Amino acid sequence: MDFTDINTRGVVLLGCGKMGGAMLEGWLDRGLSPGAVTVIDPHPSDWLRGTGVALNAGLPDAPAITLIAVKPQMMGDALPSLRGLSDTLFVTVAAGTPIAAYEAAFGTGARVVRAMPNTPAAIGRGITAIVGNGAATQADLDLAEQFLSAVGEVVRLDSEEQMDAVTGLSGSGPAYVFHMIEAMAAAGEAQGLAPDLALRLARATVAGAGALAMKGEAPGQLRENVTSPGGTTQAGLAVLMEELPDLMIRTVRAAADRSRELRA
Ligand SMILES: NC(=O)C1=CN([C@@H]2O[C@H](COP(=O)(O)OP(=O)(O)OC[C@H]3O[C@@H](n4cnc5c(N)ncnc54)[C@H](O)[C@@H]3O)[C@@H](O)[C@H]2O)C=CC1
Ligand SMILES: O=C(O)[C@@H]1CCC=N1
Repeated sequence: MDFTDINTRGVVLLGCGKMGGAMLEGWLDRGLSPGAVTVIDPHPSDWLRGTGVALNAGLPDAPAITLIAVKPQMMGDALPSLRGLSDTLFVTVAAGTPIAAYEAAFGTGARVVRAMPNTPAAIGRGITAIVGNGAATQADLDLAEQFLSAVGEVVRLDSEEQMDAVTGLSGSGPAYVFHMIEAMAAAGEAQGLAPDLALRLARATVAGAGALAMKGEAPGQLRENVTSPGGTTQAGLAVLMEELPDLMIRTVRAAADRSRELRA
């Protein structure tokens, strides 16, 4: 992405923990100038202090983008720090908190894009779903999409209602996959492998399978390509496929339900 305009107008980041930090890391790697970034965060990490961004300083007049990346529970304390900003596009990544909450804080004319990213953004491999409010123009959505594309794929949603399901699937999803690596490694250990070897095999298997899946062939076909009739995979899948579909439905539903609760 061409960061020229954004580097001129500046970017404000409210909250720079795990998610805000992952995205900032990706943007800085791809050409966002540290001098263009103002971060408001009462507990800046050592990494953040080392980046050269302005920390807890005065806000620029009309930053191109103001990214909100605090926990939904902190929103009430945090949003007043942004009071006075009007000529900016607010992009929020908070789970649960509805667009209406930002309109209540900044006025109904405020341009707001609600986004749900995930932490692989730190290496440019995230996926972010976005939806704008009534005041956000096509140009605003294009800007948000361009900016977020610098750290991975972007998909546009038809309605804000879809955000809870997206949060349960791709927002929280990396944690499910990391747990899968942990569980596969533990299973390898249970079959007699040393812990470091089991972890190495599990991690590379998930990473390699993920990369192969991204080539576009249907995952079901890729699964069949591994499965020799009467072979080892078939024996393993007979166990996994009995449990996993229902377990995944319950997992994503629990996360989506929690997203709905956070809205209340
Ligand atoms: N961690 C993840 O994988 C994802 C997180 N999100 C959303 O991102 C947001 C942040 O989550 P995390 O980064 O995981 O949490 P976090 O706890 O790592 O980061 C929150 C940051 O906000 C700062 N903060 C607290 N009070 C503040 C205030 N009054 N003003 C400014 N900053 C303040 C904290 O010091 C901390 O650095 C949440 O709303 C979450 O729903 C969305 C997608 C994925
Ligand atoms: O756990 C959470 O609430 C946040 C939202 C999606 C991923 N992490």
